[in-house]
Amino acid sequence: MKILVLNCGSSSVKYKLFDMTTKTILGQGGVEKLGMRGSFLRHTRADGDRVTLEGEILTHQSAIEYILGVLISQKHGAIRSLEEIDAVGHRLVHGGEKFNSSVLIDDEVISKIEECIEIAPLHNPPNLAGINAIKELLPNIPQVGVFDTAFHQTMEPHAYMYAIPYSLYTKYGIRRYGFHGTSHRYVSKRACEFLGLEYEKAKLITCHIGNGASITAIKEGKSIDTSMGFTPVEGLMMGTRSGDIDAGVVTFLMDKEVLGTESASTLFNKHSGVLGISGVSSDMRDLDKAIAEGNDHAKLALKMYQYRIKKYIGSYLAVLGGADAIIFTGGVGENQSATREAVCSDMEWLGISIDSATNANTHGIEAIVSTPNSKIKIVVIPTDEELMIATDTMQIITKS
Ligand SMILES: Nc1ncnc2c1ncn2[C@@H]1O[C@H](COP(=O)(O)OP(=O)(O)O)[C@@H](O)[C@H]1O
Ligand SMILES: CC(=O)OP(=O)(O)O
Ligand SMILES: [Mg+2]
Repeated sequence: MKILVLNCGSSSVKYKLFDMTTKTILGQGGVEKLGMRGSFLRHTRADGDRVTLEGEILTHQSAIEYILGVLISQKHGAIRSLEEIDAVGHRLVHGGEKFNSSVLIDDEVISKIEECIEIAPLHNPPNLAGINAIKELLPNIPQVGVFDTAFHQTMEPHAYMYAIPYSLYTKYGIRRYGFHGTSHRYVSKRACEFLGLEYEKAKLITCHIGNGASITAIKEGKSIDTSMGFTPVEGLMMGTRSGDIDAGVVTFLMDKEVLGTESASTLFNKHSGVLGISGVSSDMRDLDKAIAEGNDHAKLALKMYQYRIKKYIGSYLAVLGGADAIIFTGGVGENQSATREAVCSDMEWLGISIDSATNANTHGIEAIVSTPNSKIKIVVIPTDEELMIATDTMQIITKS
C-alpha cells in the first residue's frame, strides 16, 4: 500500500510518499516559497537521486500538480503511475473541539475544518487548500486528516481553560488546544516500546523542541496538559515565538508602538524567541556559533530557552505526580545535547540523572541518555510525524 503524506503550510507544501508494506519512503521533498517569486520544488528519491525544479508555483493546487508530476516523472519519479497511490494523509493543524482522532475526509469533515478557520486563520486555509487540490487532481482517492490538536483533546477543563470570562469560551472557543499532538503521540508510544513500559500505565513528559516547541504531560496514554494554547505561540520560548508572556505586555506594546493586530501577531510569532533575544538567528546552530564568538545576547537567549523547558518539566512532574520518562525530540531535542544536559542538570533530588558522556554523543538517534540508576529515564526519540500520519491513514482506509 502506498500513501502520500502532505503537510500544506501557507508558503510551503511538504510531502513524503510511503510504501507501507516495507515502511520505506519512496520519495520526499517540498515546494517552498509558494506564491512568491523564486518558488521551487525539491525532490529526493529513495536511491538518493535529487532534483530541484524552479517554476512559478502560485497556488496549492499547482504545488501539488508539481509534486504529483515529479513523483511519476520518467527521470526522477518514484512510481510509474498515480494510480499506485492508495490514499493521501494530511497534517491538519487545528481541529478545535470537533476532532479527537484522525478521520476520513468527507464533505462534513471539510465543513467542520472550515468552521475552525476563525480560531486558526493562519493554518486551516492552507490545509483546506491541500485537501481541495487533491479532490480536484485525484478525485477518487481517499483522504485522511490527522490533527495536531486531536491528541490533546483529553485535557480536562481545569487544564485547558483560561481564567478570563467563561462567556468568551462559549462565544469564540477561547481555550487551550495544544499542538504537535501527532509528534507527542508518536514519541510517547515509541519511547514506551523502546523502554519496555506499558503505555496505558506510564507517566511521561514529551519535549518536542524544534523550530516550534511544546511539551506535554502524558498520563496513562492521555495528554493531560501541554504548553501550547489557543495558538502555537504559548508556552516554551521558540525559534521566533515568544512563548508565555504577560498579556499586559501585549496591550502595552500595541499602545506604545501603535501596533495593529497583524503587526502584534507578527512581533510575537516571527520576531521574538531565540531570534528576538539574540538578534542573530532562530537556528540553534547559528546561535552556538555566535556564543562561541562571545555574543552575550546569544548566550542569554540559550539560557532563557533552556530555563523555560526546565520550569515546564518541574511543573509537569508536579501534575503527573512523578514520571517514568522524559523524552526529547524535534530538531533541537534530538541534536542539541547541551540543551538536554542543561535542562536535566541538578535534578538528581527528583530522581533525574543524566549521563553526560552518553548524552553528549547522542544526536538524532533513539537512545537512553540517563544513568542506569536514574529513577526517571531520559530518552531521545527522533520524531516521525509523517510515518504516524501514514499509519493512521492506512488504518482508517483499511477499516472503511
Ligand atoms: N545539529 C543541530 N544542532 C543544534 N540544533 C539543531 C541541529 N539540527 C537542527 N537543529 C535545530 O532544530 C531546528 C529545526 O527543528 P525541526 O524540528 O526540524 O523544526 P520544524 O519545527 O521546522 O519541524 C533548527 O531551527 C535548529 O534550531
Ligand atoms: C503547530 C506548530 O507550531 O507547528 P510547527 O512547530 O511545525 O510550526
Ligand atoms: Mg516540526
